[in-house]
Amino acid sequence: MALERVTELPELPARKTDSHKGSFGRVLLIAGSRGMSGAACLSGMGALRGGAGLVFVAVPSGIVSIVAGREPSYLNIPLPEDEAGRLHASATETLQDEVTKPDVIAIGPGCGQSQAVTDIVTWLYRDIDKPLVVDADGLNALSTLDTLPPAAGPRILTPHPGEFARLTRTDIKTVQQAREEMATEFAAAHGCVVLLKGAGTIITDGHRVAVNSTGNSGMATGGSGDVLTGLIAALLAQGLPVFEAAQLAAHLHGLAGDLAAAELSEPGLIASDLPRYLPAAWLRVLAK
Ligand SMILES: NC(=O)C1=CN([C@@H]2O[C@H](COP(=O)(O)OP(=O)(O)OC[C@H]3O[C@@H](n4cnc5c(N)ncnc54)[C@H](O)[C@@H]3O)[C@@H](O)[C@H]2O)[C@@H](O)CC1
Ligand SMILES: Nc1ncnc2c1ncn2[C@@H]1O[C@H](COP(=O)(O)OP(=O)(O)O)[C@@H](O)[C@H]1O
Ligand SMILES: [Mg+2]
Repeated sequence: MALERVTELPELPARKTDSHKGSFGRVLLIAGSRGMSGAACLSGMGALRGGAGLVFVAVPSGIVSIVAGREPSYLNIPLPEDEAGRLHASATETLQDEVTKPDVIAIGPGCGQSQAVTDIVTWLYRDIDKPLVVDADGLNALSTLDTLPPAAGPRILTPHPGEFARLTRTDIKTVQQAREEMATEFAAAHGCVVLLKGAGTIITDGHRVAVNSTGNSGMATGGSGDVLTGLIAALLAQGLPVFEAAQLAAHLHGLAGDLAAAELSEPGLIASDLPRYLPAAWLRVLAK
């Protein structure tokens, strides 16, 4: 079947004047570990500035005060942690209840790698029917499996070329030489949306493909992708389907980066600037 090239940006459903926070969805982010609390904070900011009604940030208990102290708008969920400050296997028990509440779940930024993280990611992917965004260590977890489990619901995978090379058991050079073909093939084979990062981010569901035109090398700075994870989740929570949410999020994220770089320079841009410039990016997108 021929691949459809998508160039039009999707629109967010209109915000009704009598809407309330329940109208814009609940996002559950499972992120962070000792030493990587920032990843959870940045994803949370992406989700808040993306317009989600409620953002729950679930992190290992040892870093919950750091995350909560960073941004009062988060709802915080402390999870049991192992000796290294990553999720403990028993976190599944808390999560069994927590995953019933949100509209959308995202997992991975800063989680670190362990058998417990792999088991939790695999369980969410295979058994939970809500839309799920898998990034960073969530992708590393999936890469350790013999094969991707069948998806219980809509899935968006957001690898950078290094993560995609791990998922497809190849190297970064091979990925970069065939970005579109490899992303499309993977998405079609596994029934998911792939957002392959880097200059000219590719978004595909295996039938449609979009190439993002916003963004700059100032965004090649730790934590930029964590913001995108939360932003995608927020757009899903507001009702966009998976391909459209990934496409619009990539556009807004890159536009925030371009607006930030215009004032701060590319070298001077840091990841936490992206949520600060997201409102300006929204204004541009909504004005069209
Ligand atoms: N503040 C924080 O707490 C942060 C935590 N982070 C976490 O750190 C962990 C490790 O993630 P990393 O992504 O740093 O490490 P990885 O080892 O997964 O990937 C980094 C490598 O991937 C390759 N790569 C990435 N983008 C590329 C591109 N566009 N073109 C070619 N090659 C590319 C490069 O070789 C790069 O050195 C994750 O859990 C992540 O979420 C990072 O997100 C950075 C910020
Ligand atoms: N040269 C570039 N041009 C456009 N976008 C870029 C460039 N470098 C990085 N980005 C964007 O920045 C983000 C980096 O994500 P990622 O590698 O996951 O970072 P981190 O894990 O540190 O948060 C991606 O959205 C990527 O597309
Ligand atoms: Mg990343």
